[in-house]
Amino acid sequence: MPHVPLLELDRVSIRHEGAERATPVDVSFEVARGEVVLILGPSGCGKSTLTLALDGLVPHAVPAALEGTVRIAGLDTREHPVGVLSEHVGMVFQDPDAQIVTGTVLDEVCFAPENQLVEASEVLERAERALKLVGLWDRRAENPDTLSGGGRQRLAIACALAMSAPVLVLDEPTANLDPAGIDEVYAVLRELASDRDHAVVLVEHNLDAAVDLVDRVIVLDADGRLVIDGPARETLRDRADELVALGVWLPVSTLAALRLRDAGVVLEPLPLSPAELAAALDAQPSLPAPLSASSPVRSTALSPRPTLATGGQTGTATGGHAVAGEHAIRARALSVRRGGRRGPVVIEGVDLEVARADFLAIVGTNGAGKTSLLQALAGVIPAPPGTVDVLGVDPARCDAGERARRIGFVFQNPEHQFIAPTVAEELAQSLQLHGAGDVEPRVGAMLRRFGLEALRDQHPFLLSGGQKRRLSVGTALIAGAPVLALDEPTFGQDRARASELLDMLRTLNDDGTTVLVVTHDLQLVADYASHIAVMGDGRLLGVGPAGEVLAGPLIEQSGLRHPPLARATRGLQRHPDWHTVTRMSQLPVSSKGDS
Ligand SMILES: Nc1ncnc2c1ncn2[C@@H]1O[C@H](COP(=O)(O)OP(=O)(O)OP(=O)(O)O)[C@@H](O)[C@H]1O
Ligand SMILES: Nc1ncnc2c1ncn2[C@@H]1O[C@H](COP(=O)(O)OP(=O)(O)OP(=O)(O)O)[C@@H](O)[C@H]1O
Repeated sequence: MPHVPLLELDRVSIRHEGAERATPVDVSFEVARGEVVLILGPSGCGKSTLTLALDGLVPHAVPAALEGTVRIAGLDTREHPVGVLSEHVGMVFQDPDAQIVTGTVLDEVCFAPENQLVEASEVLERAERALKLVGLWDRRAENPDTLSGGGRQRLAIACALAMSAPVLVLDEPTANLDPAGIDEVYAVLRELASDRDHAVVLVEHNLDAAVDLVDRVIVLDADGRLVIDGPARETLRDRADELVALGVWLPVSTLAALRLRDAGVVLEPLPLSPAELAAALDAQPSLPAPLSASSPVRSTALSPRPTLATGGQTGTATGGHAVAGEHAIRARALSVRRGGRRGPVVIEGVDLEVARADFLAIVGTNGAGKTSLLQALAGVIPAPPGTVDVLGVDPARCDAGERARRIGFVFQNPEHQFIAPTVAEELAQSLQLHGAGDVEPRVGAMLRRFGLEALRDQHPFLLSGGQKRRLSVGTALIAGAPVLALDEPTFGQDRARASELLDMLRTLNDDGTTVLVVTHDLQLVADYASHIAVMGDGRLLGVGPAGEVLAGPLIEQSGLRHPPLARATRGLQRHPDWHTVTRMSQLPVSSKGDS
């Protein structure tokens, strides 16, 4: 039999209806059985769009013009319906909510194979296997809406696995997962890849997780053209500078090594993992002193701090600009139910004080209650009266306008907050809600800042994942509220955009804005936060200055893992400069990579 690739793209360009230009443009590649392919490229270059062509949603379901040819298992996607094509390709979308259609976790996983008329007993067998693999079997009777963000992501992966297709396409599958969840997903992918019978195509910003698994990387530039198609490890090493210039992520150990190289310390070969970085650093007798001086990291988080309070009190811990005792947010014995009065208690007995100008990261495993805590502190979900105080008012007792003047909020899923028909109006409405003047120039400045000028008249729902996220952060920032609460602000961002966004938050924070972020990215926490609150099972397990929490046992006790660079440099902790290395995932934003 002639060799038939599982996927075959020949000069593929895709233009969304209403979009000015095609992204991707003129892309050709093949994927064979046994391959694990990673697609990289800056935000908006067409990665998600490309994945939609890999199971026939483009051109059949998504209004977009397809040029060129896509063949799945030899079938031209133009000539075969999605139902037939989906027997060959399982998909996990960037937004897991986009694919949830039924009322229970189990029904959801059975839905697609049932539609493919798979025998009932086999459907159940596949569903059980898939749900056990992602750790959701015990929750099979629950409504998918009651799962946390990470829970819904696991469910989407289980659904794709239950289809038993030879190709699995995953768009940012681990963006909302805790370390255990990421390990589980990659263990499943590794198993699939090891039988050499499946192929996996991944869009993933978390290269630290992916680097051991992928064989090959395909890189698109900002225009959506294929610029690199090569073996994974060699490409990440040999073309690291090119990738940095494009603004895409590299493993944080690689980024740290590039920073060290700028300071005159050359590590050969370029490390791709914490273990490789550790080995390379071990061989270095000393690190250059100027590194600490030139590091953009604020020293506050590393300077001696009040001891970590594990009873849920911040004690006297304050941010760089805070006056002792002056709080931006205070919660006292905060308990919250979700899903109505009979719903489960998801936050219990939280006492927390966030000082003005703190940069607080709320971390914890999936379902720990991070989002619920952030939303209760911001008044997005009701907290019992008298338990929360934001700059002197109880968010439960004030109207939306008054709340918005105090606290800007960014949801985990940006679509939840869009209300206007265009990107520019979305920003303008946010300003008007605050009764602010100078609307047009401020909207223009924010659009430029977030690289959204060309999309000012686009409908917010039609943006790429990263663009949506930037718009949602923009609507929260534009009004200049003194407190910002952001749920996974860098989710789905390329490296250049993520650094830019975090640097902007840091500038605001330096100017006195109190910043609260929920995130799974502990490297980000190590690089930016002044304080960390660790949640577990609806309770506050501890809170304190970032340096102390990261150095202490709480991170691992709560089921998280230390950031990659901290792990890589643990053996170096005796070295006076070790901490500068642990905070080196931030590279300056390259002007070339600015898309
Ligand atoms: N509307 C709801 N009804 C019932 N339970 C809910 C509801 N929303 C969330 N929960 C439950 O509350 C718990 C905490 O959820 P939350 O979203 O706050 O966690 P999280 O730490 O932000 O998780 P993740 O990292 O996965 O986003 C979870 O067990 C979740 O299943
Ligand atoms: N439904 C749509 N209608 C019109 N334009 C769209 C639509 N979806 C995406 N686009 C545009 O197409 C381009 C490619 O989007 P896509 O989501 O494929 O990018 P991406 O590389 O996955 O980005 P990200 O990393 O930000 O998720 C973007 O400029 C986006 O604005």
